[in-house]
Amino acid sequence: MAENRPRTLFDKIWAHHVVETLPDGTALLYIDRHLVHEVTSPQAFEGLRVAGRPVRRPDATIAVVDHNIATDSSRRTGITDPESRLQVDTLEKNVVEFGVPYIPLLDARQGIVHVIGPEQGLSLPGMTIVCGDSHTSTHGAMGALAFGIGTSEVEHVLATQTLLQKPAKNMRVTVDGKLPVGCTAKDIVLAIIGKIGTAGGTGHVIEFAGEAIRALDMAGRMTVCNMSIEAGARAGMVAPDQTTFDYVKGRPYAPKGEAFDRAVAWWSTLPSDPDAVFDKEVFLDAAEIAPMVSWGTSPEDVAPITATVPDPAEAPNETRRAQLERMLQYMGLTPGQKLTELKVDVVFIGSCTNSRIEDIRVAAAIAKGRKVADGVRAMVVPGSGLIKQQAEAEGLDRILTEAGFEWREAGCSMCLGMNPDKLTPGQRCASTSNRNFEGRQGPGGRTHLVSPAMATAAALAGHLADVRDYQPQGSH
Ligand SMILES: CC(C)[C@H](C(=O)O)[C@@H](O)C(=O)O
Ligand code: SF4
Repeated sequence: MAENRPRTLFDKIWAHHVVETLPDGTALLYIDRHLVHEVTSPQAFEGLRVAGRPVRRPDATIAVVDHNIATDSSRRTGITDPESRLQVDTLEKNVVEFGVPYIPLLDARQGIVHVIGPEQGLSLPGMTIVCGDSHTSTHGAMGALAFGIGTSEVEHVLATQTLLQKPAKNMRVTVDGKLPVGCTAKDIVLAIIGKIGTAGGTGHVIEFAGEAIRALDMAGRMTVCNMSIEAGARAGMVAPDQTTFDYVKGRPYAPKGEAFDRAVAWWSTLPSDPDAVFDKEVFLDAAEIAPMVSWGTSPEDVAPITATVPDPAEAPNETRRAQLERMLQYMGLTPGQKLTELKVDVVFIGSCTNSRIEDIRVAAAIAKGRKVADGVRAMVVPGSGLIKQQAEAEGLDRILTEAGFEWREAGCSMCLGMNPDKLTPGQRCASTSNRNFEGRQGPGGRTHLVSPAMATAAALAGHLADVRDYQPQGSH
């Protein structure tokens, strides 16, 4: 019987949210949580206004500003760029008009939408979570089905709390074994994308499984799920377990008391059945992963830090050769050059991939008692105001500023060129963000995707560096 076939985590959450399935398999899904930011919501609210419709479930919706805001003290005096200012002002008007809960810019809880969802307990296991933003996949780390939607879908969810979706295929990426010293969740996900490519997950929802994924804390799982979108997947997820439940417990919007126990009982039924069948399976041995760095302009163009810049002459075909030549030219690289020889101008530790307290602790542990190299601009941008407070309570800001890092306010910052934090043409940046397309961090900017540990090592060395040469000092 079809009903009794073994099911995946994705199958279970999907089935739980189907309102109606159409003959072609497309389903109307109930959406539990809708996160809203200033970039993709203006036309959606405008659509409601024109149609005279209210927001169906303001209580399931929450809005925050993150992309267009400054991350220095100028955020207190207003946004100067007219386009950025318009987006933020428009959101602030819309949340009032439509009664949507809003976390204002100067509220301590403000931050990157994908950081504050889990932090506030708004993103919970078993939920369907959407946001007009591709990195909504981050929330899949909670054991939720979380994916990005377009502006017209934002309007649909605001109006109906439902969404039309074609079913995705199931893919499992199993990472067994133990991660070597110096490697983190970021290296796992860069290694995965290096292996399967940016189209490797197309049409699939990826469940990340295996010993090395289980061993990750929630921050690490969020880093991995965050970048599943860079592998082409519709979403990424990790089955909820005790690590998840411990993380959720006590968060502001999480269920409390008996309701929490009941929720855990249900969440515990969600992991994929042992004999569930996946449409696609990929296996990695964590022990073979090394600290990774991207050298090209696509997240699949990664290599261990010990590698050299590839030679287009050795490309398997003409198309790839031309592509490599273009990348090397844009990135200012010479074939055969050691990656550790590449001098960096800027180091950016932040973004919804790597701006949580765990990331900042790693950076501070490595930076402690050391100095940022001359001529390098290094910045740490916490993912939320609460993370910033926590880091300050732990004295991490002092360690970092004494080492020469800038200590900033929460926001998307230099992850994308939509606010004052931008690279200038030709600048080379070791960045903990998730995208390295041409111009992503500012026109002409050159991005190397790395972990927070590797970014810190690059800041201290003044060039891309192997974090295994920069282990924390003075630790026992
Ligand atoms: C601005 C927003 C729509 C965009 C996204 O969807 O991901 C941004 O967050 C990004 O990371 O490129
Ligand atoms: S931090 Fe970067 S990837 Fe994340 S939502 Fe902001 S712009 Fe997008």
